[in-house]
Amino acid sequence: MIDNALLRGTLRHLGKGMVFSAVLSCFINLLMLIVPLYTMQVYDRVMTSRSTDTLVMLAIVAVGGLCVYAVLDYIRTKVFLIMSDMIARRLNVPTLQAAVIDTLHGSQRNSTQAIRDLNDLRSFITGGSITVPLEVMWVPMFLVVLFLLHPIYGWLALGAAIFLFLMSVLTDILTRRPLAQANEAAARSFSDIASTVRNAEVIEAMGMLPAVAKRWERSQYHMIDLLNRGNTTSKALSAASRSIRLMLQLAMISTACLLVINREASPGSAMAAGMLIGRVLHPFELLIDGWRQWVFALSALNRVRGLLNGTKGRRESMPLPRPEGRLTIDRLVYIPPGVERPVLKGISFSLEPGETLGIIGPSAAGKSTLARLLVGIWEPTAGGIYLDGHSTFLWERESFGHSVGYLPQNVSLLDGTIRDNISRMTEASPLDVVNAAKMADVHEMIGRLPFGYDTTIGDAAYSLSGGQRQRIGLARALFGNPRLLVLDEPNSNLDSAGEQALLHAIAKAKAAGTTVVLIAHRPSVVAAVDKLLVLKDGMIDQFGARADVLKAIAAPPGARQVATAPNVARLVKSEQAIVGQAS
Ligand SMILES: Nc1ncnc2c1ncn2[C@@H]1O[C@H](COP(=O)(O)OP(=O)(O)OP(=O)(O)O)[C@@H](O)[C@H]1O
Repeated sequence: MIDNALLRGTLRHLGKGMVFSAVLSCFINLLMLIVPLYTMQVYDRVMTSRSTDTLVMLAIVAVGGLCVYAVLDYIRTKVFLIMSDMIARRLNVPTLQAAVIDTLHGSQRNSTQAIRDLNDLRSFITGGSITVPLEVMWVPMFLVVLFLLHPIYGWLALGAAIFLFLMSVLTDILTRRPLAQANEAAARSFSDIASTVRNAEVIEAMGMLPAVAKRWERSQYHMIDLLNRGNTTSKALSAASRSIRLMLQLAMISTACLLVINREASPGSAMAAGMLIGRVLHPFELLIDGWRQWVFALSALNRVRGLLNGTKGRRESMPLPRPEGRLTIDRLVYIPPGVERPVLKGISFSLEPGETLGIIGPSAAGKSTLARLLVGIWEPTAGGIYLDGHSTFLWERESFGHSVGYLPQNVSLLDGTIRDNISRMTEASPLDVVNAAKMADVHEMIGRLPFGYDTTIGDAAYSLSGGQRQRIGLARALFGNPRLLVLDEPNSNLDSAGEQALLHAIAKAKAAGTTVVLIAHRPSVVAAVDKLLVLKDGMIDQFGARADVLKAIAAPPGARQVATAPNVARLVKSEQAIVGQAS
């Protein structure tokens, strides 16, 4: 599990922060007694004794206490800022990594939502609602003071507090479900927008916008409906509780007045009681208002936790030295998660450093799946892929990336400049970037772009053609002279000049000792390879020297025999046995 310990550690620190804030809140609430007690002393003591010295002394003590109050309140705010900062520092990168891995594993979960959830959590911690339970916790202290002033004050305040607490419980029961559902619906709605924007061209070209907008509008209405249902209930109960609180305060003042008339309490204590009941009831009023934020924050935390706990990121942490490029595929089986039928059914072959292999085969034969497994994106279900004897899946990613180049079928360049993309978003030396560009034969093409290597590419920036993107992707794959180069249909968008450049690049990589695996539909580029592998329905149909395989393919089915290939029939038999074991 990815960073499970890190998440646990962060939650532990947040818990400690909450405990520290609770202790601070205790002193802050104690200091809040200053004003009511000061008022009581002024009315009952200073006014009767007419002593200005006592008044000055009381004022000095009260002002001193209020200064301490300000300092403690500031420290508590600072603790919340530190907690919010800790979430960003400790969880942002692991959450992004988990979101990427989760997406690689084809999860249905909306991974990017977790990043937004982290920001929401940070806003919650620095907002006011987080302190509400801490305020509620110290309410008994004010109740004790009220009981000491007069038991009737105490009982009245206790009854009022219980009544408002029950109202907040009722609010929770009535709003938790619709608000949580609204939150989930809002997350889905954001993901719909992201997908719509990503596919803007297709939507516009085929006039899909009204239909897409209608679908989105429906989900939006559903979300607003749920939100309104939760909010209406919570706002109605909140308004009711506010006016009930004011009525209870009036009841307290009237009771105090009666006690003063009957000489059972002093006027000063009556004033203090009026203030203290406000302190007792105020947190409960906030509790109703803050419930929504708590519900949202907890569901955001649960989503982040679900993503971090549910994402497998099993890799080694020790960087490995640069390999020579010896590639061994040993009885490789791959069954995608949640699927029963294997896509690759026991593939075995090996390549020596500097050898070039072309993989051909019909659509859905498993070529791209094999490419992804070769570069360690997915984990083999059984068997393994080894580069210089070490599993490409387990290999620590950064050191693996330094030795491997990969050009996927969908090139996917990142937002940034051409230089950023070729250098794989590192601060690489210009010489290395230019070398990779020259090797891919794109140096001159880049020179003709508006800002050369500084041209920004990405969604809102300079739009490259499909062929240009593919060739920049090739330069990125060639950056750093990789020991293993995996190219998945690198010529799908290339014209004949582009294909020639690709053949030169492969020849240069081979001359530099790079092991090259090239997946192709068009036979033109496999002319550059030493060996050919024909993949059919997830199994090796032919493997051997290029000329032999091409001859075997051309021969009638019954006469097929590749001299240099392993005995295919025996291999397929053993592969099928492995598939049986794996499934
Ligand atoms: N994550 C996955 N979950 C389920 N099925 C998958 C997954 N990945 C691949 N497949 C299935 O595996 C088969 C092989 O897919 P793959 O993309 O490897 O084929 P291919 O040989 O590269 O095809 P093409 O030449 O059309 O690109 C397909 O039937 C595909 O649906």
